[in-house]
Amino acid sequence: MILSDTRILEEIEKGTIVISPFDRKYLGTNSYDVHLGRHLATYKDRVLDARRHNEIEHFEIPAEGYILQPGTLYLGVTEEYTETHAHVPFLEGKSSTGRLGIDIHATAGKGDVGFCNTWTLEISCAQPVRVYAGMPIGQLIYFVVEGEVATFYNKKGNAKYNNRTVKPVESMMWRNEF
Ligand SMILES: Nc1ccn([C@H]2C[C@H](O)[C@@H](COP(=O)(O)OP(=O)(O)OP(=O)(O)O)O2)c(=O)n1
Repeated sequence: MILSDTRILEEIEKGTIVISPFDRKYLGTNSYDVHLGRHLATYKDRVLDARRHNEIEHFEIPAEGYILQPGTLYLGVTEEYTETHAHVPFLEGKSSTGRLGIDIHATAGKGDVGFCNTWTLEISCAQPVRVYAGMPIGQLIYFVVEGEVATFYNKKGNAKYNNRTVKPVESMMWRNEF
């Protein structure tokens, strides 16, 4: 089950969903539109290594926008800081961004109950496209969770992506043991 607009508002009232900044006009029928933050990042090395800590370089999107190029993975970030304490948040693209050939996540759209942070976007594009800070980039939807949650993401000792940040965060795969 996905929360409707009125249910999302009720959860915000209760504090079990936090979206900051929040503007009622970005609430859809059963989703909330999130926006591209001004910080982008790219990996320093062209060849990434899943066992290593691959470092990134941050930069800001200028007022005139920034042209994304195919063949490069950009890490972006939502303007919105979110907390979801009782539901499973999912980050989805928007049809309008998809129609510009922009993907905002690479296989990872699911969030966890207890996730408290901005969302890192794994951005790629089909052809060069100019993007702007503050543009609508995706939408959050909220699923009802079935059963008790034993370990909330923000209580999990090894949660990799719960340290509050306004900049995108690189892959922490290196912290997995494999
Ligand atoms: N595009 C995305 C997808 C998810 N997240 C956030 C919300 C999730 O609650 C958190 C962790 O996502 P995963 O569980 O998919 O990531 P990992 O399993 O790699 O990390 P961990 O070991 O911390 O669970 O990252 C994000 O910022 N951007």
